[in-house]
Amino acid sequence: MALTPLVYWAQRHEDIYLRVELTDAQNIAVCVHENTLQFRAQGRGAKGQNDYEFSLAFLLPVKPEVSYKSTQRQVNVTVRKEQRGWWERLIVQERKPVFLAPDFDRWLDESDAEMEIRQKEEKKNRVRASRHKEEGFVSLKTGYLFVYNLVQFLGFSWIFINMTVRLFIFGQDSLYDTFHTISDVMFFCQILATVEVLNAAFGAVRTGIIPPLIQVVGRNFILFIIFGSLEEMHNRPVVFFVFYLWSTIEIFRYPFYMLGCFNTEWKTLTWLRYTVWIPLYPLGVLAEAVAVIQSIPIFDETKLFSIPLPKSIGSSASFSYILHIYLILMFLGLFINFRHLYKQRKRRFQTKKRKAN
Ligand SMILES: CCCCCCCCCCCCC[C@@H](O)CC(=O)SCCNC(=O)CCNC(=O)[C@H](O)C(C)(C)COP(=O)(O)OP(=O)(O)OC[C@H]1O[C@@H](n2cnc3c(N)ncnc32)[C@H](O)[C@@H]1OP(=O)(O)O
Repeated sequence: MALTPLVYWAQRHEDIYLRVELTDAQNIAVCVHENTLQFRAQGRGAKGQNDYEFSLAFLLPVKPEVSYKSTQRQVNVTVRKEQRGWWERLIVQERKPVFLAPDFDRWLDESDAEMEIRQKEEKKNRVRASRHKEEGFVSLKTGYLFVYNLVQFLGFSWIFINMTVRLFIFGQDSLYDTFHTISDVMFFCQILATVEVLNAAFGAVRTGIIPPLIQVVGRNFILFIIFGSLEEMHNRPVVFFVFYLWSTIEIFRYPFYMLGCFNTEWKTLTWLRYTVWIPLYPLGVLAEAVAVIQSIPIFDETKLFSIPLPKSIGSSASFSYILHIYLILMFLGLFINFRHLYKQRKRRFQTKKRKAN
């Protein structure tokens, strides 16, 4: 004959919770029929291993669907009230059956339950508000990055197209006046590029700060110190090669970032962004090194930026000493960024391959 397990109950405005004291319950059958809950299971209760069962005729209508979860120690049953509200007792019968008792672990009186609902709602509202704020911030960041990348893309495209067209029209002659025709836009783009260091520093993009710092400091050194401050360098063909190599990568890199802002990609563009640098980077550093070497006699002659020294040592040290050190730093910078870009390339293509599998 089936025994009756101990049953503990608690309520909320919308639910009834029952905790049936049965360990390792098996063959559980729970249903609500004509507003009465029928429970049957095998398990270890107060009177040992046995068949256990009980039924409860609820005080007010409940929904026929019941959910339950069996743990090693008990069976938790949840019944939904047909109408939201607080019941003065659980069952129709006024006298409480002996197997039924309040579940003090979950027990709340009506006002506490209301408070719980209010707290839950407040938490939900807080989560919703912070999500809205986050979404607002994300879209602001995306908009800012998109505009930044667009401006750089337009700038470098103008440089690249202008130089290419001039090369076709004027041939070799175009190599000698690159600085005069291009430098203003290049100054603008390269000053703006310092933003990339800030983006990395403030976490606007997922990358380290060192690679963009090397890139921005390296290029601006060449642009402002070597080319900008020495008129003698303005008509040298090396300006053409440096500017052309810089802008070639950027016409792929910036549109790649622009698509990335909308979580989109165009496979060919991704491939170009993570491949074209392989020949361009060493060539770029080589062209920059040629520019530095060509500038050394000019700095020596003009004494521009020479470092004043105490009279006992000599009158001044030529800036070319700094340039010799810079030449070494350049190859160190090349090594760091080449390795960084190689890792980025591997990460990108490996992830893609894994995703495709
Ligand atoms: C400490 C100071 C020392 C100074 C020493 C000076 C030494 C000088 C050495 C000089 C060497 C420089 C030579 C150089 O000037 C020569 C040339 O440029 S030659 C031409 C060829 N050049 C190139 O190919 C390099 C081009 N540049 C770059 O690739 C980047 O500038 C670089 C910083 C090198 C690498 O970029 P990054 O680390 O950002 O890698 P990723 O592009 O893969 O981006 C990583 C993730 O961030 C997202 N991201 C990055 N930027 C943006 C952006 N603007 N908008 C949106 N998203 C961005 C990107 O999408 C990646 O995200 P995810 O991984 O999720 O896709």
